[in-house]
Amino acid sequence: MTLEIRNVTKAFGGFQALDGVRLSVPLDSLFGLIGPNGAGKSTLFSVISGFLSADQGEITLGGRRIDGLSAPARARAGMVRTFQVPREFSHLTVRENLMAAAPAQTGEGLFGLFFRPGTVRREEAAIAARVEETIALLKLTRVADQPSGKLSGGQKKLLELGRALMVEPRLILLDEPFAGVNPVLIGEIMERIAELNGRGIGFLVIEHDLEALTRLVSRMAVMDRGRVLAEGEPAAVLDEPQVREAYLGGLS
Ligand SMILES: Nc1ncnc2c1ncn2[C@@H]1O[C@H](COP(=O)(O)OP(=O)(O)OP(=O)(O)O)[C@@H](O)[C@H]1O
Repeated sequence: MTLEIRNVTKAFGGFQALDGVRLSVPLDSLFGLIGPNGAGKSTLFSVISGFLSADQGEITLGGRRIDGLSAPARARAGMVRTFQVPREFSHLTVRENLMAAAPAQTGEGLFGLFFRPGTVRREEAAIAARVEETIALLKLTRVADQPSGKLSGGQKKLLELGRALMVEPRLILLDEPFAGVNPVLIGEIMERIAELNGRGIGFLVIEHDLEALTRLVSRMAVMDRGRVLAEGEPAAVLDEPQVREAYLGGLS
């Protein structure tokens, strides 16, 4: 089972941010996505997850065409993204944020509330159980009742990961999970990701910290100027002359 991206293009005005991207990501893998600033990585995430629509191309998830679906529908299909800057509700607690991230349920419509109260109660109980499981899994118990605005940068990234887990995804797209996080918490986030991957959840990870990323992933793709330059095992990919050239030209 794979996420398949075929010939995807996206322009902003006259600027071609994605220029015929092709990529195949196994749904149970730990897969990195790197490239110089402005290469198109975040734009690709937005197009895959449905926050932006592609101009051309095709995206399938486990064989099912998803590029015509809304972002919530893609999340229900099993794929969800996080953002470089976490988007939690800072006035809500960690626990409340996780609750709020659960997908829309029967009870949210009047029909469900009046005609299927039993189903609504069961769904609420299932969400509450999932919230507690996620808190335990991410080791956020100590801060579960704190307003999330008070969390450290690394804890916010863990909460962002937790919010993604609430939709029971098959594949999570992580946008710079280590940016602004201290080295100890980077290690913890990596452990949590590896653990979740052991439970069958796949990750596609954008990250500029190449040292951490190459320890985490088994494959990676490199983007430059809206295209995928290379793809394969991290050490081999980083050794390719065109990748070195793109980085020398783009990254400090
Ligand atoms: N909404 C937008 N409108 C106009 N241009 C945009 C928009 N979003 C992105 N771009 C441009 O598209 C290009 C790719 O941006 P993108 O954020 O995808 O790159 P990136 O590889 O994620 O970079 P970084 O590593 O710096 O986050 C950049 O030149 C950016 O300025």
